[in-house]
Amino acid sequence: MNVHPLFCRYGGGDPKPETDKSAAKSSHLQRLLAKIEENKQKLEGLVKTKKKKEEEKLEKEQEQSKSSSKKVKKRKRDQTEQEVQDNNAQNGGEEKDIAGQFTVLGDNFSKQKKTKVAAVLPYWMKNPSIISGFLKNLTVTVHDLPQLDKDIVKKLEKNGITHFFPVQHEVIPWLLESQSKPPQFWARDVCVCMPTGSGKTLAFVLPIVQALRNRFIPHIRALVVVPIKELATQVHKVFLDYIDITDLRVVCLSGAESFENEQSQLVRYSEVDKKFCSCADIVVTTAGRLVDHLQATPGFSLHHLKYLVIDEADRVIERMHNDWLYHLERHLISVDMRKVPPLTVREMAYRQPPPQKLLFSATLTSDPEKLQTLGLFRPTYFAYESKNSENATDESSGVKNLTTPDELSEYWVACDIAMKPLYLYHLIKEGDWKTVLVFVNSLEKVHSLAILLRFMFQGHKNKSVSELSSISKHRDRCFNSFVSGHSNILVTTDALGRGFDLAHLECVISYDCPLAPRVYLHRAGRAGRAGREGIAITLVETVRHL
Ligand SMILES: Nc1ncnc2c1ncn2[C@@H]1O[C@H](COP(=O)(O)OP(=O)(O)OP(=O)(O)O)[C@@H](O)[C@H]1O
Repeated sequence: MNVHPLFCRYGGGDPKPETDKSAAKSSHLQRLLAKIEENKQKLEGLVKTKKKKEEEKLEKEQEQSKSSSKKVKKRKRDQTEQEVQDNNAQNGGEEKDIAGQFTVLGDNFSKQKKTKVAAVLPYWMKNPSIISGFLKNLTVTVHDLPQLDKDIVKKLEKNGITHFFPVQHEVIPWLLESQSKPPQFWARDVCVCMPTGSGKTLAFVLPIVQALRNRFIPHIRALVVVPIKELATQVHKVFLDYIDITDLRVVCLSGAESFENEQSQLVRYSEVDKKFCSCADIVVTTAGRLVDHLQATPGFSLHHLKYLVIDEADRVIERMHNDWLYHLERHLISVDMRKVPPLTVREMAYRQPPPQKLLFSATLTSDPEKLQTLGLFRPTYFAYESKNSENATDESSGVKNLTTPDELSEYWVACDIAMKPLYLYHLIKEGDWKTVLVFVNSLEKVHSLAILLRFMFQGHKNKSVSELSSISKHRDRCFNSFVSGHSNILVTTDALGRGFDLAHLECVISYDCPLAPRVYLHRAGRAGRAGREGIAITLVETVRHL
């Protein structure tokens, strides 16, 4: 076989004189090589002229306007990128270009770096009214708020409250004042973000009770929406405590009672007037139960609603149970109360104002998109002063400055997954706390861990274990036994991680690591409340720890 032409083609050695047989083939190859060289030169020429043209264009643009300098830079960058691409093509993909000379559309675009769009916070959120989150050395006594009725002050003292917490002495007067203006000055909505256990509940209960106490005809004028049944019962109790000095009526819709029972507490049919009359002034409800009543309770009307309180607002917004807000708005719109009507003087003077929305949470989202779903009217934002500048931020929810109360001592323990139950047993046994709340991440684990703990603490005095199961009957019984102090260890999921307030709770243990910083904050915040000391311990599996 004559390998010489091939040898020549791949650049090895001096060409030898061609033999007769291979003469035709070798001349054909040479023609091909010459053509390749010609194409290459053509391509280089094209690139050069293109570059030249672009440079000229750039110079012209620079002369024409200085303000377009950004554009020019971008083009230069594109140009250099193009050059790199061209070089690459010439070096590595020479054959490809020569053969095809294709331009891949959008290729350049996909290689460009995508610039990150910075979130733009609305003005009201960027400029909050800052409140101290410190619950020690309180200075404002319950007598220091002249706007507050004497009866309410007396009631506070009777309940052992002598001083207001910071959130209370800032938000209560503000709310009372906002409702005292003439009807054309619609009350602005309020967002309050304060740490766990800082007394947010009283900050909305007291102004509502005071504002409604002189009403003549009962109508539902305040609606409080909370995420879970236990929290609804808790807030209901606080209202009950403060309305006994008035003739207001508060109803709790949470599923704790039968649907028919709840209906009978809400409305009654008047044979004299031949219409339904409201029996309640204030309704505390879970989102799901609210939708049920909106759809199935005849005469249930929120047309006189003045206050819409959303406690644990970020959770309620996140889990729009049964689209409760949609159903509520549809109900309100039916009496000509649009979310945000055009703001003309006439409009504001003659139209019934929309309910004032009050949002409360320890981790209120600062994601404008999420808040937009609520259609807030000229909101005011109360946030707490955070001492630690390096506080965690929950990117997923847009919650910033996550801090736990100062009175809370926080620990974490690294342990092997197989040893976790023993660690838990040891901690509870040695800690000897009166009450312990144990958090896990799933309902199945609640049950299995409760069984295990019961087995471990068999024969131990003052160590009785209960669990917050999914079965309603058991759930109520176990929860009540823990609240009343009959059992002192409660295993639960994050269902009880928010809002739950138990004065004698000393320790919170996260048996499973919380899945997000704000989840941790709410769990840990069940202890160390209202200026009391508390402990939060997290068991971290060694694998995660590493
Ligand atoms: N001024 C006060 N003085 C003493 N105790 C108070 C005062 N205000 C509220 N408390 C008590 O503080 C505890 C926590 O209050 P509350 O449940 O309102 O906190 P929170 O801010 O809503 O917490 P979370 O964010 O966890 O729901 C309650 O037991 C309440 O009775």
